[in-house]
Amino acid sequence: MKQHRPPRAIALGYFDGVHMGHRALMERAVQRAREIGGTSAVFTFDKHPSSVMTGRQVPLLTAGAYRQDEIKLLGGVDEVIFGHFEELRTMDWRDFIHELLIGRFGAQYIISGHNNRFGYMGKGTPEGMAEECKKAGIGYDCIPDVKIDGIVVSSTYIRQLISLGDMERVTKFLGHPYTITGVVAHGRKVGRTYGVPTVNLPLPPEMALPPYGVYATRVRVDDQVYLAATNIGVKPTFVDGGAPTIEPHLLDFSGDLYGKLIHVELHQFLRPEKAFDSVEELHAAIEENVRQTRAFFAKG
Ligand SMILES: Cc1cc2nc3c(=O)[nH]c(=O)nc-3n(C[C@H](O)[C@H](O)[C@H](O)COP(=O)(O)O)c2cc1C
Ligand SMILES: Nc1ncnc2c1ncn2[C@@H]1O[C@H](COP(=O)(O)OP(=O)(O)O)[C@@H](O)[C@H]1O
Repeated sequence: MKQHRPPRAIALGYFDGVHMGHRALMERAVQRAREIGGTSAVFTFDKHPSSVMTGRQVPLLTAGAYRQDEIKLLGGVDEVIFGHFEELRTMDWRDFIHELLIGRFGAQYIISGHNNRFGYMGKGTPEGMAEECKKAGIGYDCIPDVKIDGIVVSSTYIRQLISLGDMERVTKFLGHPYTITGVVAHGRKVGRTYGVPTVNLPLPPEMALPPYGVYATRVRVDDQVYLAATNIGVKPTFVDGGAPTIEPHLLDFSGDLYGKLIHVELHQFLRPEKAFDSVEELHAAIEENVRQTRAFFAKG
């Protein structure tokens, strides 16, 4: 067999959201890579498997454009390998292991969850994987479900929590706050006229959408972190319809952020979005939301 240098410890999965269960797999890949003197990697797909299989887009917890960065940052792995799901879904599961993972990517260790399925029609099981890896003389770890409060951590459960606006519980299950990333666009330049400039971000349409409303958030931009009171919605006080946006008002900040890549961490739902009768009432509500945001982060 051709020896790859360095060998890889490869964790398998889509890793949407990079939650606590995903992290258990990746931590194991990092540990195994260290043991074999190799590199740690994730093998994932370019498209969400159930979105392709069902023809319905699953709302995602990580925007497509930032998946590689998030997986590396949160999972701590050296590499992210993307396979084309449309091509691989027809591959026999044994070929997937021997030809692709071992032959092409030099897997010396494979790590998967206990309910993962592999290859054409999902015919490969962890039991089959264990047998094939043994035959090939490489290691295989099957990781049991991670549970929090007796509940199995899953992207599906976290999506439900997001749709309820239960961001504190989302943070607990993800292991990090739900984060929407994007490039600052120009808005209508109205915010600044009443002293509340906001950073306008279009909501990535593929992502899970929390309820319209105001959130206590933290915004990361360059190497700085700011507290922010953030509105998600369609601004019914001003606008009739239109695509939803996410708009943080950064506390204790003034400057120009147009064109910057920013990360908005949603920590707590404060109130639903509302059509106010006047700008004065909206302004008073925003001031209250700023106080609530400071109070949330002050309690740590
Ligand atoms: C903390 C916060 C809460 C807000 N709440 C609402 C709201 O409930 N209803 C609404 O119509 N607009 C709300 N807005 C205002 C709009 O989202 C937006 O900031 C304003 O229309 C200025 O738009 P511009 O950035 O396009 O100039 C809120 C803004 C902030 C910063
Ligand atoms: N504290 C702040 N929070 C958010 N944006 C700020 C802040 N201070 C200055 N800005 C800048 O002002 C812009 C927002 O002003 P605003 O009048 O709301 O215009 P727009 O409608 O284009 O968002 C932001 O994109 C950013 O460049």
